[in-house]
Amino acid sequence: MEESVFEARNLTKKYRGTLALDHINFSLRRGEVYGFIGENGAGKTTTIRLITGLSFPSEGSMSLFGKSGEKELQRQRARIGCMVETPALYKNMTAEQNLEAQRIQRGIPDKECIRKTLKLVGLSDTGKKTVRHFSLGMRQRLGIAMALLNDPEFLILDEPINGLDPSGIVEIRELMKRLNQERGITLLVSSHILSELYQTATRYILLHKGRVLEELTQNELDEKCKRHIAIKTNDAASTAAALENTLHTTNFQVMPDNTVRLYDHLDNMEDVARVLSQAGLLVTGLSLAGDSLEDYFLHKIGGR
Ligand SMILES: Nc1ncnc2c1ncn2[C@@H]1O[C@H](COP(=O)(O)OP(=O)(O)OP(=O)(O)O)[C@@H](O)[C@H]1O
Repeated sequence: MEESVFEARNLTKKYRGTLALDHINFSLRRGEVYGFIGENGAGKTTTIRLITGLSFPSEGSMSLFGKSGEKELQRQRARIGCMVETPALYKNMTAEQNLEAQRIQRGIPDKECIRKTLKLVGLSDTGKKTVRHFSLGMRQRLGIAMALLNDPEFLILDEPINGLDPSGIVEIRELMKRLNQERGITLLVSSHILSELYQTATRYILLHKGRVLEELTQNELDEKCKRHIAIKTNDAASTAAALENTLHTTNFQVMPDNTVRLYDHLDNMEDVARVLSQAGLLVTGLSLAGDSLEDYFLHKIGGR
């Protein structure tokens, strides 16, 4: 049976005059890496604050590992790790000293967790180097290490790639993959930008103005972004027949709105137009379509 690590049911957060989250519903399945996408102010941080208990919902409810009710939620939060955008680190301390301070503060008993976590995030050999001399990527990895100290099953990273250079981005991506694939940790990773997460996420939740706009898997996203000729005619079934019988292709899809997406003959739009008109169809639209990931996101939120 699939277990959900988190579920939001009509989760709503109102600040004075602002509806930050508007009755959102979604659930996170164990073992997945979720890209939590939304532009500034979409409600990502608000959701994360509710999950981690830093703030409380105005309406609606949530469950963690199948358990709900504030007392039980608080207990389950021990199974979560969370890093917000810029981790609070002591710059004049080493990685190990920072983790030790965090361990004591959180009352985690086994000192051994520090060595293990440093290894996991690839900071074992930083020795006496203080955080002041760390690259931004190393600092982010140390921030993630802090969130990993309690050996969480569910890790939330709020904008972990913000401000990193390309090599820093790769470091964090690799780490996220390792945590998911080797440790089986479920991840919720927030970002403004879909393409940033594309290489790591297995599922996406698109948030816009406090609402869940869309939930989709990596495969569904790929499918939606695939380049194609979008054909609109007066008769989708006859269009499909003409493509099959005359152009000898079955590489197309009839969409729910009766548009036909043709995935080949992309360089031969004229042929396609001719075949359709010879079949007596009234062609009202014929265009090359397909989005980059960013285009897709902007398109979804109506930004173009
Ligand atoms: N403490 C607060 N008081 C009042 N309004 C708030 C507060 N926190 C957030 N908001 C508002 O709630 C909405 C959602 O904000 P939130 O920070 O959750 O968005 P976000 O998706 O995390 O954006 P960003 O990417 O900028 O962090 C915004 O309109 C924001 O101004």
